[in-house]
Amino acid sequence: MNITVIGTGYVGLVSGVCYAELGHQVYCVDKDAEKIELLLSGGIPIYEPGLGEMSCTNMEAGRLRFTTDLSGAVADAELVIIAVGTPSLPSGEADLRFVDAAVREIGAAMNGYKVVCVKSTVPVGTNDRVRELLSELYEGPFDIASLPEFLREGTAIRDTLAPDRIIIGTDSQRASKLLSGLHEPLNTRILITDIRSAEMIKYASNAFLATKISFINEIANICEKVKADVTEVAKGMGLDTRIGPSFLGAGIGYGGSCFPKDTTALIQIAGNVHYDFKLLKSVVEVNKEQRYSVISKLHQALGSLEGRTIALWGLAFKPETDDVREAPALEIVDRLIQLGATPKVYDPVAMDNFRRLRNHPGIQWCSSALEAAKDSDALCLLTEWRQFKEINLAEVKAAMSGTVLIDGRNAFSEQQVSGLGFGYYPVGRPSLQEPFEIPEVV
Ligand SMILES: NC(=O)c1ccc[n+]([C@@H]2O[C@H](COP(=O)([O-])OP(=O)(O)OC[C@H]3O[C@@H](n4cnc5c(N)ncnc54)[C@H](O)[C@@H]3O)[C@@H](O)[C@H]2O)c1
Ligand SMILES: O=c1ccn([C@@H]2O[C@H](COP(=O)(O)OP(=O)(O)O[C@H]3O[C@H](CO)[C@@H](O)[C@H](O)[C@H]3O)[C@@H](O)[C@H]2O)c(=O)[nH]1
Repeated sequence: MNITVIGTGYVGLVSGVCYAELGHQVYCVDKDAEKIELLLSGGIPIYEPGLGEMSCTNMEAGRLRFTTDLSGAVADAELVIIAVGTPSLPSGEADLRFVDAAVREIGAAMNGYKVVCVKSTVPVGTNDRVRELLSELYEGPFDIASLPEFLREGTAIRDTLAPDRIIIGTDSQRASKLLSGLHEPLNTRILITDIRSAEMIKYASNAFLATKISFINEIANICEKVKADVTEVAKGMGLDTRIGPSFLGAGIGYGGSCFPKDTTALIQIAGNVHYDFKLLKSVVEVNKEQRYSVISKLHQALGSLEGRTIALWGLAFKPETDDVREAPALEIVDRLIQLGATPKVYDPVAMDNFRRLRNHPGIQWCSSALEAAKDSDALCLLTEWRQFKEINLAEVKAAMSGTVLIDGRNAFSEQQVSGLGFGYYPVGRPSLQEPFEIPEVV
């Protein structure tokens, strides 16, 4: 099948590469000429394990092409997939500017029957708007479909080629047949539903996962007070098949380009029909506060943070990605600077992206985890990269001037840290207070 994907971000690029991997002829289009140039030269604009190799193999096989020429790419296609960004407006609502612009360009390039589907996460009713816009620009036949995406950054290829399910929202048998056929080789459950339900499934899924995270974070906060261990609690809860073990990892809360944006968008979608989504509002509020638990623990351990040097391990919103959008590290760094501390930061892949958002002279940029830890009063783990989990903590402790280890992701076991002289503060688990003195600020 000839497929054109509009937008080569995390979703468009991964989808395009994976459809090519399945044997289709794919055009990936982006208006960002630099991105396209990089892709054509065999480079990859994002860090996503396995994506670079798969992209090159498919380009060499002649199945995958990159272009800025949307109209040429659309003219050739049977299926056009919109995967442009839908960022938040200040109100929290999804900004559909990029979707509208892409649809206008597609409309102008239509030259025969095509299925146009929206993979971007869009509010309920957006596909109707796409249909309207397209009909204004093109009089011939076409069908539209909602094809929400559920991939996670860091495991995007696996999630795309082995998804839990494919959701297809359409009112056209022809589109339904084409899209089911496209996804059949993935050997997964395919739910064909109406367009509005498909649009809602995406928001409801993200909102539910975010709810699980905020729920377990509140349980963790209570565990700290009643001296229970949230990892044991989550394990015990997860054994109930009705609950399941996933997304019960307590920590410093969710970040990324999806949960924060999609939860606030759903609150707005509800608000627009005069429904007050109280539960989701609390989920968002709990998440906002949770990242500052790192700061409270630093205060608890060190008192004032003025003049302190605080090492931060991990800037990406999760491991295996360079994405720092809505990463908890952003607000933690801001607060530390506000409080007069010096953050010493290190991330294996997200340093450049973080620097683009926070190029503050008060930040010390380090080239290794050990360099960040060196001479710091406290060390905070914010992203559970494997290299942090496997590091020699005795060596880390020896390099630090202080003894405080805040584990914002429960990445270490008590066994790993005990006996090293750390004051160890995990999330929702008993902290380990080995005898230590609070160092003087120099
Ligand atoms: N990032 C994820 O993990 C993820 C997962 C599932 C769903 N989504 C949803 O998918 C959508 C895309 O997300 P993303 O993270 O890939 O976005 P992104 O910002 O990484 O990429 C969007 C790309 O679209 C390009 N673009 C915008 N307008 C264009 C146009 N008119 N023509 C050609 N290219 C254009 C931009 O230049 C950019 O490269 C969003 O709605 C998001 O909510 C994202
Ligand atoms: O038990 C958990 C699981 C995740 N997180 C945090 O939640 C955020 C999101 O993690 P994850 O869902 O793994 O990554 P995303 O790439 O943001 O993927 C989510 O958002 C995408 C965009 O909509 C969806 O496609 C995916 O299905 C959905 O999982 C990260 O900050 C994680 O640290 C936790 O704190 N505890």
